Amino acid sequence: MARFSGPEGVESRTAGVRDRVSGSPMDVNARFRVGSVSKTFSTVVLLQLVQEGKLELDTSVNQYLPGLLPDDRITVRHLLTHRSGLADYTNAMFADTVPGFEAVRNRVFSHQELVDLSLSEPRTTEPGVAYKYSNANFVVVGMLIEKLTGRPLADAYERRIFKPLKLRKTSYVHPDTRIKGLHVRGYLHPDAAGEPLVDSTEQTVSWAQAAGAVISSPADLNTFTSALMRGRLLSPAMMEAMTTVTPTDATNTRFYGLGLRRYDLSCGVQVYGHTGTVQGFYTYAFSTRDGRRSLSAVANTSNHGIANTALGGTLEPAFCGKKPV
Ligand SMILES: CC1(C)S[C@@H]2[C@H](NC(=O)CCCC[C@H](NC(=O)C[NH3+])C(=O)[O-])C(=O)N2[C@H]1C(=O)[O-]
Repeated sequence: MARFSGPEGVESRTAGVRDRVSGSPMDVNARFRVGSVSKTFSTVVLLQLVQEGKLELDTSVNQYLPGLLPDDRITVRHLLTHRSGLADYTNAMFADTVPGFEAVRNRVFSHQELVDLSLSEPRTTEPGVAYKYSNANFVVVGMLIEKLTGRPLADAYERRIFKPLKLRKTSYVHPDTRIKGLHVRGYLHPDAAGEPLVDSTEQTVSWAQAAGAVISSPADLNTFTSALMRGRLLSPAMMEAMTTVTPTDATNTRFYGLGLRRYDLSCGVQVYGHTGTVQGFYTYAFSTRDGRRSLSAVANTSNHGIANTALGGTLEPAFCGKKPV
């Protein structure tokens, strides 16, 4: 399903079902797991703490979490730009998609356990040298938020983003496995063709936490990315920092800033937001730089290239007015 909000109003599209057993149709008012779109929520909270003088972007993480990381050169900015070199433990964790998921779906990890999983693998780059995406970076961001606020991550999200923006369908309930209220069930594709889909809706998402455990809705994601781009959550200086990007691949159309992706579309429009992949759900949540146009799109499946490609194909029609392929 997809929801587009712009000066001309709101348009939404749905297809298929939100529950394969009941056959209930996809519903644009339903909630779902947003995966790494959570990283942008976490970044907003951390940058608010930077604004409040509680930490500095170019200071060593170990200054705030003494002894956590084996390299004092790793800074807060390195975490937010995926340039820390911390390995992404999910590559090994989910190498075998369904067994990997089943092994962790009800597990509750401590932050330290996840950091230790990352540190058990070689670093992927010298700090600051190259972009190497890693969930571990945002596990540490979650640790920083809890250390500097003295409160659970959920409180920071609620007080600093969900409540001020009235995101009534957005929540962070880790380690509760349920998606409360009207929601979409998610279906994980196994690696082997012909194997049955796995209903992956209920899980703790403890393997991700600040890197991927937020639950939201299409309208709330439109509101969030639009409000962010309109400067309702961060100062102009902090927005400048967040939207200062570097390329993430050779296409020169995909970029990453601070916990934020920028995609440059064929019509010259640049959109900012994040993508998300969590078992059973693919999500795109993007806005134009002025926040006037926003798209949120979700498929209730994952580990399925066709669905992911289809989601990626929503940006051009939404923001460039091109007919879907
Ligand atoms: C960079 C990404 C794509 S991966 C990263 C994070 N999601 C994960 O790390 C989960 C990976 C396993 C998901 C699982 N896949 C497998 O198990 C494959 N063996 C599936 O498809 O459900 C997220 O979300 N990010 C996406 C992002 O930022 O868009």
